[in-house]
Amino acid sequence: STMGYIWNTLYGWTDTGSGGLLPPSTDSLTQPIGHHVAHPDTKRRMHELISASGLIDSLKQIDAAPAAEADILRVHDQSHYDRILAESALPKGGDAGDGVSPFGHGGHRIAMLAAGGAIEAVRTVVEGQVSNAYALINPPGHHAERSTGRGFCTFNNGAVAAAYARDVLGLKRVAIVDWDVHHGNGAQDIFGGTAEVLNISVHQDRCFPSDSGFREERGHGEGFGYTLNVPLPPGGGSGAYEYAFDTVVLPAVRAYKPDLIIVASGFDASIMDPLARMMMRSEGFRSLVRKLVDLAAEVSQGRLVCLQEGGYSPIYVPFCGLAVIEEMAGVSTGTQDAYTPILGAMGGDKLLEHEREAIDLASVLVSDIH
Ligand SMILES: O=C(CCC1CCCC1)NO
Ligand SMILES: [Zn+2]
Repeated sequence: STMGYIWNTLYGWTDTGSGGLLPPSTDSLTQPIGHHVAHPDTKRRMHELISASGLIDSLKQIDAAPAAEADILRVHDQSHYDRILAESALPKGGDAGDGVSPFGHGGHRIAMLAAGGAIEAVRTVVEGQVSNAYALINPPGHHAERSTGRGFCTFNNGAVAAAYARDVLGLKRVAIVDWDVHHGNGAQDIFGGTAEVLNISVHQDRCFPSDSGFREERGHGEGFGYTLNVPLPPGGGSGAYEYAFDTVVLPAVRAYKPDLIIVASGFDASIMDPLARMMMRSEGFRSLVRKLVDLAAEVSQGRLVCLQEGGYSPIYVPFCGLAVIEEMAGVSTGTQDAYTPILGAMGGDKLLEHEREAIDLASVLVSDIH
């Protein structure tokens, strides 16, 4: 049946301030600039390509509804929720929690709509209204921990959706596959003690947060073995990612047999991204989601939900997103990634020995998943 798609105009209205990454300062001589790396235009442009390519006509558009406070409190402390609500009421807004994640006045409303979009995507897939879904939500969520936001993330949209699937939709097991280039520390913090969520993160080693995402971090108590980190050396492209998926991610999810697969779908592993040093292109992301579509058909009745996370190249994120959504919908619009001839010449597609070695060290972790 038809694939679900979520976008909302307000996702394009987040206020990331006048800094580029850090706020402007005459002390540190960090100049103001038109667009912060996390400016919402990048994700709005992705939505525009989904529309202009005609792909949107093959999708069932799902309306995002704001999450309820109770939905957030399944995975976040009351104190975190209350602080975001309070700072959102300030004239200039506030910060998600780490001092480099600004949001504007009313940012709480957009963050609730992002979490609510994740919930709606999961609900419509689990209820069988759509075959699978892509929620182009903003602000992102995968760095947000139980008691704080981090890395541009206010509430952990993926964790909110996974907890909703378990507690409200009655699912027993949810797998989160995080291919955002940065470590999915949020789900690790929130679900590290339970086996009811398998949390897998494939990320550039020590990129962000620089002190987490190591193979040794495996969860605790009943959750031991159900956090799986696959750190990759910088410079990896489709060769490294496809090998990581074939030898670690797919076997782990196959062993876990989840009722639902949620993807933390960031495109900042792309060769054009300013916030990491990997070399993925749109075809590489297409190949990864192809693997997950086939895996979902095998283990989770096709239930697969992608939630937008990072991705900071306004030029290239749209083409990565188009490739992923085309593949999930089983639709080809005939749109070629115009950048492939140029970017494809730069390398990254070949699996290198040091990448293979790093990934082989993680594949042994799969044996503890039952
Ligand atoms: O895309 C992101 C944000 C990473 C940045 C947060 C501050 C510096 C790096 N996380 O997935
Ligand atoms: Zn990221």
